[in-house]
Amino acid sequence: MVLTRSKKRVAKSQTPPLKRAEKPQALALKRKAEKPQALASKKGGAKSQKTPPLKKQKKEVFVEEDPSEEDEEEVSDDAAASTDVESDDGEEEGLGSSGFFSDGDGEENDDDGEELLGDDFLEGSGDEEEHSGSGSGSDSDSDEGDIEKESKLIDEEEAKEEEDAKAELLDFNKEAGDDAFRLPTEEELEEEARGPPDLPLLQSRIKEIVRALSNFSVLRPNGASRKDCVEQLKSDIASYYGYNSFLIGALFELFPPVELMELIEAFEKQRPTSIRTNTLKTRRRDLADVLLNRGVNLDPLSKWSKVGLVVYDSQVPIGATPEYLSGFYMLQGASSFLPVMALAPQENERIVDVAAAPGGKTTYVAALMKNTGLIFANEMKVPRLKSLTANLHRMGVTNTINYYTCCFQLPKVLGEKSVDRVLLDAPCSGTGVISKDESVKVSKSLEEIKKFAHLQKQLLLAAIDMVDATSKTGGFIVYSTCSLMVAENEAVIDYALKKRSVQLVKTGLDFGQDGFVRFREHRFHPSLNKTKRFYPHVHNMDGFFVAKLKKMSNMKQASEDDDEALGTVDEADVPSDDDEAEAMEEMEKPKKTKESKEGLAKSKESKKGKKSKSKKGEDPPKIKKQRKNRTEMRMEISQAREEKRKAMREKSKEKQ
Ligand SMILES: C[S@@+](CC[C@H](N)C(=O)[O-])C[C@H]1O[C@@H](n2cnc3c(N)ncnc32)[C@H](O)[C@@H]1O
Repeated sequence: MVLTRSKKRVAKSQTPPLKRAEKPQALALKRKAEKPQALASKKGGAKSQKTPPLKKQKKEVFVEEDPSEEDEEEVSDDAAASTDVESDDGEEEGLGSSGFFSDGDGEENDDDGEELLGDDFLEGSGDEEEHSGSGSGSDSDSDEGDIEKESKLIDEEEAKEEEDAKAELLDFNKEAGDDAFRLPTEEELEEEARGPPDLPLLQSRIKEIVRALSNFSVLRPNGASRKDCVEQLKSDIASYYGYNSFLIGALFELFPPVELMELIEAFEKQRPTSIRTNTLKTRRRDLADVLLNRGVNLDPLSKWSKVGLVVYDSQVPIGATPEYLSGFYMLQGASSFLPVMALAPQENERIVDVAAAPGGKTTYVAALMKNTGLIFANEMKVPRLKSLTANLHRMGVTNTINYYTCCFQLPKVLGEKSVDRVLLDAPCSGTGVISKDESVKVSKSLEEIKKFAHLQKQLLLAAIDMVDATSKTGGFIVYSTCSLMVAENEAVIDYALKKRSVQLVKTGLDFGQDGFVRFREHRFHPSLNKTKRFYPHVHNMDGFFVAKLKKMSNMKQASEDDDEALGTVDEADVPSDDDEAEAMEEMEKPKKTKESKEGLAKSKESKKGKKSKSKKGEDPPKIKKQRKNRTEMRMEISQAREEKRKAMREKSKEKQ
């Protein structure tokens, strides 16, 4: 305890001199002149002046990965060659999001310094050394009385230091007078609301609030609570960057303010253009040579990929070169390599790509399989099927069968336990790819996230059911999204862990941040730390989530309960006026076939079940009863069908 207290004081006593040297206004002006990218790195610098060793070291603790850890299975060449990408892009300052729950929600204790210190074990040990060093040097042989005396003295010194720091801050605030940063009053906000957004004002206020929140006990604006600051910051970010309040709130739950700003700034810039060499047709070096000769300025993408190239600039349109048209490469974001590397497809396997269009990952899977084995590439949106087929042809992929069906039907079409691996690059909210699609800033809502989560859970169970747990080479499922939302990522995997006989294994990707095992009030299976999260501000790639599951047994644990459990997540009423709802409706179409009529009946039954559930709020015996009713109903349906068939047979006999 003494150690953490003392650390806090050291941090505090470091801050005022900085402030004295530069008044806030001067700082604000200085920051205004900085480029957005510089903001992130400067923040690192500012951090290191404010509470430097604490936060920085804490972040390092979180991103540290054990290089000795190995995947349970052999990983693809690419994955095996992986190294820490952070070391590449020099963005280590921005690594790690550690204060997920403390900083963002504004409900926390104002004294966040205490919290950070309390959690920071590495930092604690650093201080301990410092103290014990001075202690042992001065009185290692002294008796207990002396120690007590000494410790009292230290405490007194520290108390004085703290007093001084507070006094200094007061002095400074007095000095600063009207210049000291404060939150706007209600009247001022009303006044602001009357005109168009004052962008320079918003920008400087965002910076000041972020700064205040990062060292709140010292930089707290006059009389404001942490919650006031967070609320003002949310509102200012939403106005300045054009987000809806739902998404800003959701992102605040994921990142502490300083890191959130880094993420939001990263979303304002495009990620580097990258291409993937199609090893079915060429080698990376050869491709690079040809493109260089055409005036394309490029480099190998990173240490972790043997096939990626990053394009800095180009004198020719990179999506229309003869090499592109001949299928020598795919224009593909770096994050899209990752699920395929995690899948690590082997030659001669049977693999399903559940949501395949436009085929970026399917073509990579085919290349890793060297066009052997069989890939079932499924896509349920017809227009997207065309782009999938076009890409497969262009890239010279010959081991693929294209399907057009909803994934729920796939286990019926292909058979359960029928393949070695499945890739589910799931439809999602796209909250990790805002740089590519700015509309995400305003188009997402809680309802929509819930709806995606519901769909994703169903898709994942179907994906698992297709995999043969006894496959000699595989038995794996890779789940990925380009969403940052926990509901679409960790929560979906946690659900599958409960519903099927699967276990999380390492992705084989030796960078990225570990998935959450806890998030707000949620507690996930501890193995969720084997999943990986990738962020634009940390890894300079689109936001992505990757999880790899190993199917342990072909026995279903509770298939009959799948719908029940989904119903309890409060997702029965999904809005139907957007793309994905359309997709859900489309799912009904294939059910018109003979085989899938049963599916429709089941789905109707399950809807009935959900309705009655939400009306009544069931207890377990009722659920059991309902299940029994369903089984009886199914039996009745098949009996009725049998009778109908019989009648038809007899009719045709009579005719004959
Ligand atoms: C993230 S994208 C896939 C991108 C693709 N894997 C690639 O790398 O090029 C998700 C895809 O899932 C499709 N989709 C949506 N709902 C689906 C469903 N119920 N079953 C199968 N696919 C679905 C969407 O049309 C979309 O093409």
